[in-house]
Amino acid sequence: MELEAIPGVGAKTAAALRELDDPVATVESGDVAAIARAPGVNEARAARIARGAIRRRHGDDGRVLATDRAREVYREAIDLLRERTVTDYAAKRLETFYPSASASRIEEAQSFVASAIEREPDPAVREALSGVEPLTDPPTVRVRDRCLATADAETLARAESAVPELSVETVEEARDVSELARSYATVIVLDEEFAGLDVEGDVHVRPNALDEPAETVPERLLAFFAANRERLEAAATIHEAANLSPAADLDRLRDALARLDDDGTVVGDAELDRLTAAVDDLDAAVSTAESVADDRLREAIRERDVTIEGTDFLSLVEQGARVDSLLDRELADEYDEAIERAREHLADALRLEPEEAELADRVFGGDPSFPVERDESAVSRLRTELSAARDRRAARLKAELASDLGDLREPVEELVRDALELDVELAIARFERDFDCAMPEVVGPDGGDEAGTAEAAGFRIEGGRSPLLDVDFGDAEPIDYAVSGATLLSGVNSGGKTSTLDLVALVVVLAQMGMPVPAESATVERFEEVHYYAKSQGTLDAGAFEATLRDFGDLVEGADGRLVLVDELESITEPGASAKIIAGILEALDEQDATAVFVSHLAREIRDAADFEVAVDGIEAAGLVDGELRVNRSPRKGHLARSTPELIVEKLAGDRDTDFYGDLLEKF
Ligand SMILES: Nc1ncnc2c1ncn2[C@@H]1O[C@H](COP(=O)(O)OP(=O)(O)OP(=O)(O)O)[C@@H](O)[C@H]1O
Repeated sequence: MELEAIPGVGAKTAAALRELDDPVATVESGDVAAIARAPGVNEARAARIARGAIRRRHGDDGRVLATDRAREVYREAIDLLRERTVTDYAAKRLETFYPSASASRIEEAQSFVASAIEREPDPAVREALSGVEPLTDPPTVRVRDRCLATADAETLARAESAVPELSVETVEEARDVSELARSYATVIVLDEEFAGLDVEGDVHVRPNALDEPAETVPERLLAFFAANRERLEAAATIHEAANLSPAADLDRLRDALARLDDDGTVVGDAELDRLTAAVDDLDAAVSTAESVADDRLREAIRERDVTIEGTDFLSLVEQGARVDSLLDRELADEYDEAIERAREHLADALRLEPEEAELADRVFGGDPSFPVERDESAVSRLRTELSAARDRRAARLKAELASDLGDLREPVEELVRDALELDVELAIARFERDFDCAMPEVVGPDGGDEAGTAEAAGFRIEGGRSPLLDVDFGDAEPIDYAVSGATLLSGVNSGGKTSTLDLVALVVVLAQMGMPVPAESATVERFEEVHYYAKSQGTLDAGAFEATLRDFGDLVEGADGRLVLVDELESITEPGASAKIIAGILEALDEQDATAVFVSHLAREIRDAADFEVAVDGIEAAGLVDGELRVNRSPRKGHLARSTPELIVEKLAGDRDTDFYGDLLEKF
């Protein structure tokens, strides 16, 4: 597939996506975090790209959300779902769900949702989810004790891009390699023709070194795991708490992570610790060993009476000879013992192995002196040996750990992705429970389902309760409402007409997203487009009125398969003209296979102005109780509800003993 074939992906975005490991598979996977790894693609954009890929797969190029208010209802639906996520990933991933007119897309989403709502939201999982995030690629680590070497310019370029962690050096002959071996602890030669090379130092000829980065630069893998430690541990905990089958062996993963320090070095190896401490403590230990010997000698000297022969004394005074020669002669045993103590101290303090101790012995024991003097070159030799042993040990441990982690590199991607996807599923499960949802039936636009069963087109909602109401969800009264064709919805002020339109829009949008809906049951037609017009704020000026009328002119053209919800269109102009306009629009919609609900206080006038039998439903007041309207929220089919003024006049006619109110009532 061409990336540019995805709706919304132009040449520039496609070029960015090509930077991903497997661009097509990644885009198709819907993994928003993985898509967002492409340079310059943020998560919101990644969600749009994923949505574009879904649309392309289902040949779904329609736009169901046709008006601002319809788009707002979708946003509100998405927000209700997103509020129930823990991770940013899940919040973005939910945006890949959109109301579709494609049967296959709706089915695909529904089957994801069906298994999601089986999940049991569990506080322990929720807690662990807060620690998981998409895996991150840490910045490149520079490794300075190793280099790559090649004689070929092309290989050099390839090496520089494949292994940015190491310097890549040009070599022409063995002598160059040998020179490099003096500057680097390890040299990896990439050219076959150097095979069999015999130079001093840690030199390897590995033509496939670029294909085996785990071996060439184990630091890369170690840095990756170190940077992602917490996310991986959280993902492991989530798998256990939610009983998911993990893509990676969790014991192995935990064991490997326990051996890894945050800076990518290996921890928990006693030998490496010993060597590291020996190098670090070397100077201090030599100084203490000197003091040990000095103390010992000082004590010995203090306890001895030394008789100096006159000639010795003379030579001391005349030639400035050092007292050391006397020391040698008079205190040879004590001196040897003191040196022995110093050596023992050094070997003990640095926990040296016998071979290392032999080297350490050379630090003391030159010409006798007081205070005792170390041999600097022996100290430096010992330091070089210990450092080399430490580095060899560290390199071996890194290579071993990297080879253990190498097998886990791909599975952990899946492990984390599964954990993040669980958050998506749990958000849907919570939504379903919080709003007492049911899975709706989405039927074909001809009123039949995919199997061809004839059923009324339009929508049918039973026990629908809107989470968009301004009252607590617990106080939302359930509504039953079904419409097929074009209808007017009349009703008392504040009876719940707007709220009913909101509920219908929300149920339809959620259903076409493949989501559960807040109702006991619902069947909705798979609408091609949802046109929802909110109540306009007051009368429009001539220009705006003309524009609105043009909108409706377009709307009634080819309205097949559309859902049209309109709230009090009459407020756009004077009542008489409004009634005629609404009647005309309804007429045009009725002639086509559109489903429409027009909320209006002018139902009677519209009906009178229409040339056909306009269906009218009504939200009725059961009556006025203590000045308050009691409303039956479910619209009554085929019923023109009485208006609030009519109810008040009726009340006055009953209460007062005058004909005025009775006459007034008759005018309704
Ligand atoms: N199903 C319901 N359950 C509980 N309360 C509701 C329900 N429907 C509406 N209400 C309450 O009634 C109020 C008015 O509802 P709404 O605005 O939908 O009425 P309306 O008929 O469109 O009013 P108007 O004629 O003034 O435009 C809402 O703000 C809400 O508090």
